[in-house]
Amino acid sequence: MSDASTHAATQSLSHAAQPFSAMPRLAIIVAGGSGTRMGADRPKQFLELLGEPVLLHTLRRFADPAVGVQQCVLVLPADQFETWQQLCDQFAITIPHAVVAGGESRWASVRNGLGYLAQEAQGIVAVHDGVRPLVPTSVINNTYIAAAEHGAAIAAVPVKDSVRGLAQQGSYALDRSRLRLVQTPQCFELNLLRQAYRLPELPTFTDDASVVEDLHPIRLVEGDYRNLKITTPEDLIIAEALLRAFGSA
Ligand SMILES: Nc1ccn([C@@H]2O[C@H](COP(=O)(O)OP(=O)(O)OP(=O)(O)O)[C@@H](O)[C@H]2O)c(=O)n1
Ligand SMILES: C[C@](O)(CO)[C@H](O)COP(=O)(O)O
Repeated sequence: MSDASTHAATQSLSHAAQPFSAMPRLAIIVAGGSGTRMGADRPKQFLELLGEPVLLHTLRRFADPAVGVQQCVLVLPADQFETWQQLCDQFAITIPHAVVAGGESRWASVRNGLGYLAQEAQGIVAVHDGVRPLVPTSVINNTYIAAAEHGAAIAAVPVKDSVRGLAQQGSYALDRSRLRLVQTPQCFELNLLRQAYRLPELPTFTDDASVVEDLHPIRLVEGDYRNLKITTPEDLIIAEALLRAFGSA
């Protein structure tokens, strides 16, 4: 990180010293993907979990008054607006949110979501995968609070399994105590996230922390093993079991 970019990031974060309660909370829920690994007849965010779309479960978590989000932007594939409108009618979804068209990659979808937020908007913005419907309210709150204090904070959990790296020939053991599995929400001071998303996309960007980290250190917040990302068919079964057992945590 160059001194100039550090300085710019620090300057843009000057108001982050306010108490977290004074920082408006914004959310971008990215659901612009097509769900190729799920292999279903529609994008996985529209599949049902206990009779309701995955995306409705996720939206509800962010609409919880205990979280206090002021503005929620939902990013959808451009060709799925009508599907979502039908689901809103069918499930009588009244949670206020704006709908924005996604892009070719998660990065492009987040950038489009950010572009929707007014230039004069300020506060802490959470980016959350639409396909993480089980995120506990406490994880959302703790990530917002940490970002208000530190500028950038993401949820992550320790690795439970042994892990090996691949070498040209064979493989080698990795020290799992030094690894974390990254989740969402990933929360940032809004101007910092905007600054990061003005830079060109790199193939190494797999989440928002990887986009921001050259500009600003990332604080890790304790995530939750229930906060799984629905990616392949067995995840739906696990998510339903977790929902039955824990409801909205
Ligand atoms: N162009 C994209 C790609 C992904 N996402 C969102 O980013 C989150 C995490 O992505 P992933 O699980 O990879 O979703 P898909 O891209 O839909 O799945 P796959 O990679 O299996 O096609 C999801 O909520 C997904 O909808 C997005 O908004 N825009
Ligand atoms: C953002 C994320 O959910 C953190 O684990 C993940 O990186 C998304 O990855 P994917 O490649 O889009 O599945």
